[in-house]
Amino acid sequence: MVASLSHGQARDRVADIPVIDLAPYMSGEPGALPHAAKELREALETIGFFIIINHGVPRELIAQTFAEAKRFHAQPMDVKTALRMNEHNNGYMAMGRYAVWTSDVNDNDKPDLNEAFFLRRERQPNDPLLQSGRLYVGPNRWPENLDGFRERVLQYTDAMDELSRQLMPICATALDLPPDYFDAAFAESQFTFRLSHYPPVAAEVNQFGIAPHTDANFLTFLAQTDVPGLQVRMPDGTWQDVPYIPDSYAVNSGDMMHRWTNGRFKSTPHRAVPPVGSDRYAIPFFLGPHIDTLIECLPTCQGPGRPPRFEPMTYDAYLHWWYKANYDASLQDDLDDTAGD
Ligand SMILES: O=C(O)CCC(=O)C(=O)O
Ligand SMILES: [Fe+2]
Repeated sequence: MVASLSHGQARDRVADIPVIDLAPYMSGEPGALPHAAKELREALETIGFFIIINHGVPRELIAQTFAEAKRFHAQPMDVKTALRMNEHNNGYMAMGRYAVWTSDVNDNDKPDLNEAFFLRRERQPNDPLLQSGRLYVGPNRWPENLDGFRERVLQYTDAMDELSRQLMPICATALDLPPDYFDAAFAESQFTFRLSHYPPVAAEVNQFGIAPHTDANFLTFLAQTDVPGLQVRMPDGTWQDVPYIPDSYAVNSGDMMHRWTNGRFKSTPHRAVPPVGSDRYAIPFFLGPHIDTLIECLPTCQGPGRPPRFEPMTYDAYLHWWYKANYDASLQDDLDDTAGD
């Protein structure tokens, strides 16, 4: 479905998913920050998903990134499996081995029908976190034979990291916090970037392109294409296709946002169904705070009769639990042997 928005006629919802036009905020219009914050608060308190338009990420850069996703997955299987995920979950994830098994949303008992390439913030060799050897900080795994892949992908993650920083004052204001409240936590964000390929294959019963799940991180940015697949569980329990608006992002809040806000902002279940008749590519950017950030009930999300519901926990501790339970890289240790099967 194509929901086109003619110039000057931006609708504020499509198919019950709020649309936030960032143009006034991005151009610094007076009053734009509290206005966008109110829209974001309403969206995350009710649906947990919204769509942003006029976000400033160039359409050519988004198209170029999809082209790189396609180029990566078009490589021979033995080249991809040689880049299989390391212990930081960076690298290639083969199809048919993983799903979010810990999901409360659905009894995910079949592996997902997508293959993906993962990376995180690219760190210089002398980066203290990289040198610490801690899990999930890197290093990334890069294909050596795909000319320009690394540079182009990093151009995109840089743009997304910048967009994330621009949106932090909106998130803070939405929670009645000072606009710079989240700035320190996101100055060196912990993000994951995923280049997914969903082939048009038949799913078994209770099998999906990606099974119903919530995201572990803070906010996820999903650049939209005209190949449908992404579905959101609406408050009434029905699954709704995310409508396609050209040049938009679907944005959802994840488990970290949910815990930090004492459950005030949702971490909404979503899933993707396999495409029909053509391949589908997705390039979700999963934004999280610095891994040492303590996720502890925000001051404006607690009060008399509203005690903190979740134990304080670092983002790092949450990631350890989540990855081990859902995307344990050792599940691919045999991949070299099966390459080309
Ligand atoms: O393919 C999509 O549109 C959504 C993917 C997703 O939810 C995820 O990778 O966490
Ligand atoms: Fe997701």
